[in-house]
Amino acid sequence: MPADLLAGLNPEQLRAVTWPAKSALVLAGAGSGKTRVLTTRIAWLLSTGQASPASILAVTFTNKAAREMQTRLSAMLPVNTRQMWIGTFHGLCNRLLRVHYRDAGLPQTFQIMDSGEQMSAVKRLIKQLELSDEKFPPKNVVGFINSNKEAGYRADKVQAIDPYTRKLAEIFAAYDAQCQREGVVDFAELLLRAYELLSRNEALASHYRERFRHVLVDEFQDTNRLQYAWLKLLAGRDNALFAVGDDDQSIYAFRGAEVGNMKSLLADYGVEAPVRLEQNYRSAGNILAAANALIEQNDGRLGKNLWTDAGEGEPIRLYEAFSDNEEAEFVCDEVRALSRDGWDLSDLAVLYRSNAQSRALEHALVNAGIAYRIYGGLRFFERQEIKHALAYLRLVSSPDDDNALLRVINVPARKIGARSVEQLQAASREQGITLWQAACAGGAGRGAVAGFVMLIESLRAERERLNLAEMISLIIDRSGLRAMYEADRKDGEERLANLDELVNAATGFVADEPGMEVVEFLTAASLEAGEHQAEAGEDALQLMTVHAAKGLEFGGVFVTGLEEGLFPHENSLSDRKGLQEERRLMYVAITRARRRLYLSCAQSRMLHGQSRFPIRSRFVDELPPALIHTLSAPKPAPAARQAAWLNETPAWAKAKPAAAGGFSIGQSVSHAKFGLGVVVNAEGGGDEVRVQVNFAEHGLKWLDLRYAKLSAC
Ligand SMILES: Nc1ncnc2c1ncn2[C@@H]1O[C@H](COP(=O)(O)OP(=O)(O)OP(=O)(O)O)[C@@H](O)[C@H]1O
Ligand SMILES: [Mg+2]
Repeated sequence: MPADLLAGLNPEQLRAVTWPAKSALVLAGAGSGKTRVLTTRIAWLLSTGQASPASILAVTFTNKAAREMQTRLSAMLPVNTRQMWIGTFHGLCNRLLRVHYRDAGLPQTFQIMDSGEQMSAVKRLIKQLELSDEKFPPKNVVGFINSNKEAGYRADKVQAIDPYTRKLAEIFAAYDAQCQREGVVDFAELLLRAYELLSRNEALASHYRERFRHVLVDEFQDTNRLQYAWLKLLAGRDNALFAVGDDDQSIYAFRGAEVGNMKSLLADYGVEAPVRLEQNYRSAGNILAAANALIEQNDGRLGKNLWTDAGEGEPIRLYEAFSDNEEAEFVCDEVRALSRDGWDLSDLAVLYRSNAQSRALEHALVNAGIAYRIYGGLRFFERQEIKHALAYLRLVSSPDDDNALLRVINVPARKIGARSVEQLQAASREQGITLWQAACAGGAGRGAVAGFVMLIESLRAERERLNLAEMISLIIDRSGLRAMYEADRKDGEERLANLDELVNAATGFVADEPGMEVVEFLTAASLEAGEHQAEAGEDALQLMTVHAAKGLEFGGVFVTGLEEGLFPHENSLSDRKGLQEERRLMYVAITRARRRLYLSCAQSRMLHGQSRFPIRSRFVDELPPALIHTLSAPKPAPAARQAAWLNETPAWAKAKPAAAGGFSIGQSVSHAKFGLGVVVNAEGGGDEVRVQVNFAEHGLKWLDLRYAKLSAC
């Protein structure tokens, strides 16, 4: 065994790594080395000869984490990582279904739909069923289907007591039939199919149980019911299920994740007590103290105690900006200063609660000339031009894929109008055939459609002769995509560059199974597209949502937009459980930082086309003030405007001198934190009233009366 494999582990980590070949739960806070323990345990099992590579199945949170684990393992030991099954739940289920596609009732070339494609499939279905999309909003239908699948229910098992739910269950059944006909599976289906495959087929299940003696799971707190059931099928009674997780970082309850799985694991596998790791190796003392103080406000925790011997480090920096743009400029200024001090941009991350927040940040970064990468926005495989090219590739592989056909039947424009498509859809509905079959059956009558059929057939005819990269290249040329983008002066150039990049990606692609290049490439693309986590790349500032930052660490972290209604998110404000999940999200955000942590908020923000005047997030106020250094007071409004506001009665108030939420312009008020002031302006109505108060000590502030504790005096 390589001597240094276990060197440097603390006694608890050592205990977890060298745990006997039975089930265990490692329950520990952020940065305590859970992921490291999991990887080291695999290395230890292999190097001591207790396990062969083929007997290891490890579930990671992202494909990237899986690749990292494989790289680390190969660095630790000379081992063939291909024999191990390391991947995400989706990736592993896909692998299983590819091998046993027949038993799973799928075509060999089944394709995976990402969430955008699933949404269009549902929209199409609702239209086809002639239902109103107001009564059955596609988003809700998708939610209904996915949450049922994630709980392990098919349409016939849905508990439908009321007529509306019964109708939803009917749509669900029709959706599944449509997917089956077209040979496509959505993300939730991957899991459910793989689960059903093993639960129905005892011989197969026992084959895998014989094989995977060690099942290891990272981020176990975010597994849902179905995932845990799948793990249980694989691990059976006798194998070792080794799970690591942190209940305080459970941030996917909204998607059905169940922290309760941790307790179930203890009971189901007779694990006496979890192994606890208490030393944090990631963050400086102040950062850890802030994280601990914050998460203590949640109840129902499994409880843990994290400490570090790293020393206090720097104070946490807090900046309250006047506006979102000014917040973004602040981030740019700091990043520039840090970069001058020798920090790598890639060691800095800017986190936010919602994707929409990146707009102001991006704008400022572009102006400042700071290189950045953004995640959670459109990733490579989600870009329009890539989707178009891949849709053609799908049709080459399986022409019955209706989604793919609809995407490109008239892209580039080839005079196939909505009417022709509707005719195809009607034929498909009436005869129970796919659109492709309908298009082929149409014969010479439909010139443009026949042309499209010939195009796809001509591409299919080249399958044997061309390799994957050549095929994609041919598609781009022959389909007319290249010509279309060459004519596009606006962003054609960038799109063509992306298409070339797609050919490059295909050139380096090696399939597991000969002859399956196209299918495996498409699968890899779908799985990557469904994931929203950062990739290592050039030296660039990392921008991402807090969800996407899970499991990662950076030297310096900016947590932005710390405002009530944004973080915590407005959907969670009135819901205790939701608020606690938001707090865990904040805990995840804080604990990504090693050395430096910035918190920021803005007094006004444009979001979804509306100006908002939020107040500071309660999460900032839940941190011990002694740990925080406030960088500067918010910039007051320009003097002239301020004077005008104070001296003139605003038009709004003149026209409508009535009270706003119980307050009137000119009234003296007091606020718990800001002290005494005078109401100078108001806007909104109903429950959403905001007033602007000129505070004696803190200057002008907009307060939302739903949250601000303001009293008359
Ligand atoms: N014994 C140790 N000695 C030195 N560094 C360690 C030790 N254990 C872990 N680390 C380092 O601490 C950091 C955090 O480890 P790791 O990412 O495994 O924690 P984690 O518990 O998985 O965190 P998270 O909950 O955020 O996923 C990593 O940089 C890791 O290399
Ligand atoms: Mg981890």
